[in-house]
Amino acid sequence: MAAGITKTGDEWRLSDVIQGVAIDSRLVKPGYIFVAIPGAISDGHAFVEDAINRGAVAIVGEHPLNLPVPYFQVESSRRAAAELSAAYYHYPSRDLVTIGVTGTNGKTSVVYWLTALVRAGGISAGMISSVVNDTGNRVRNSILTTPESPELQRQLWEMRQNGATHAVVEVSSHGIAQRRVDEIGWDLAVLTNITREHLDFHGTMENYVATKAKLFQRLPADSLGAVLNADNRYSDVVREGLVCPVVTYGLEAGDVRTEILEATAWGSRVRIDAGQGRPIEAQLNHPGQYNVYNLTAAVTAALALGVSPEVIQRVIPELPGVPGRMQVLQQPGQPTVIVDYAHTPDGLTQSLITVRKMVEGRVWLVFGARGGRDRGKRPEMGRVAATLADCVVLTADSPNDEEPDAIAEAIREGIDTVDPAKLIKIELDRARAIHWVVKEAQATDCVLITGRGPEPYQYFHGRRVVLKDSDVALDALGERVRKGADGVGIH
Ligand SMILES: CC(=O)N[C@H]1[C@@H](OP(=O)(O)OP(=O)(O)OC[C@H]2O[C@@H](n3ccc(=O)[nH]c3=O)[C@H](O)[C@@H]2O)O[C@H](CO)[C@@H](O)[C@@H]1O[C@H](C)C(=O)N[C@@H](C)C(=O)N[C@H](CCC(=O)O)C(=O)O
Repeated sequence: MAAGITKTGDEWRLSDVIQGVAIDSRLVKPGYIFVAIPGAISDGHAFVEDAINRGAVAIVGEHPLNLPVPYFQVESSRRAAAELSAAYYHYPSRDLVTIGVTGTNGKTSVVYWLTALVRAGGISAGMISSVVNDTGNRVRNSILTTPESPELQRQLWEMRQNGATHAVVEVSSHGIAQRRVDEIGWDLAVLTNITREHLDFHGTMENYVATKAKLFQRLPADSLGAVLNADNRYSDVVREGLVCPVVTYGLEAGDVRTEILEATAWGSRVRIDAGQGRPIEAQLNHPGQYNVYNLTAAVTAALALGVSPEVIQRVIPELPGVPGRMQVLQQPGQPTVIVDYAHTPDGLTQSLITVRKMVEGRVWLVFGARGGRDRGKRPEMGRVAATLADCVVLTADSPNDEEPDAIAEAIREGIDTVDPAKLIKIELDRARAIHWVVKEAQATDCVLITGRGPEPYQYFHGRRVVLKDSDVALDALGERVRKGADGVGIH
């Protein structure tokens, strides 16, 4: 035993001397273990001294080091961080039924809706999502979609302390690749869909799909199993070699099949047939076919968790909206403004198709693309915009370390291949762009603002600027309705 740590196989034992685990030296407090991770920008090993100065009592890393405190050299620091974090919090996932939800689009909605369904079924569940983390009696805004392993294990521990029996966790491909979720013994995993995304990080679609598939490969034969989207072509790849039970869902195929009985611009009446007894029939008050898929995924998972069809049917009409996902800002006699998170070619396609059905007039699209992310998707998003929107205004998303005009130029290339006339304006100041479009649009038009959803900040070379799309849009609508307006409602 050194510094209160022993390791047997993959299992670490930590004595009470250890006060926490950190992978960022700036978060180290006296009594912590610091795990040095070789990163893409900097190398955590360079911050070992900083960690020791802040009170780290042991260091874990991948390089040979000679240190004044106990040092554990491991093959993978990320794996060790997950193991140590789980050990520090006494392996909380072992006492929880853990449900991982992954996929390119729709993860957050499925996490929100599945949590609502299981809670309605009398199950005490915590939720980790890209918007908020809710551990039962405490809700915090999220920083990452899937937190780093020390934070993730802490949240699971807190859920258990709060009496939760289940945890619904949004799992990003970064979370899987960076081994943040390594020490969770999953009981159920759900795939929404896979389309192009994050190729800057994963390199190829093959790698991206293979990373997502890892979540499902970890499900043992006696787990509740995998819930896969039968209508998404990558589900077959994910399914290969699985030893766990598999349930599929879809609109065209699947063990659980949903039929849209009636679709309006604002929602769909659906019949969900799980092949057992009477089908569930209910009104989903969220627009678009993609939300019917999200619902079917959540319902299939809820059924696997034992929630009754009667409860599911009762709750569907009340399912909550996710902040910044198709958030409609409306005022009589003014253009409809919708804030959405769509940030992939497929997500943008779904949003535009849905919005098109909601309004009689033109669809204005205001968007950009995040810096430091998959560059290849930018012209593709330009093509989608020019194909499905009437008027496009390009602006900055969160450029990070890239130049916003260069990002806009890459999107413009895609627009030009379809119809250059659709590009009405490039205004890189996002607030100004939103104000301008809201002023120009007619009452029957829709202004769709995509890419950032509920995110509160833009980042410019490390500088943080406060900007929430819905706040700016409300301001802009307020300007239009100032004369005699009695407020703009959020739906
Ligand atoms: C692009 C990417 O994957 N970045 C992740 C990566 O960063 P990196 O390789 O650049 O790490 P680095 O900054 O070089 O630092 C290396 C190590 O030194 C540490 N450090 C750094 C500075 C210091 O003073 N002290 C210190 O100890 C860092 O904490 C880190 O452990 O490794 C870090 C440690 O694991 C992650 O925190 C970081 O996520 C950043 C914050 C991030 O923005 N990630 C995004 C892309 C992400 O994960 N997104 C997904 C969802 C995506 C989606 O669905 O759209 C998510 O789950 O949120």
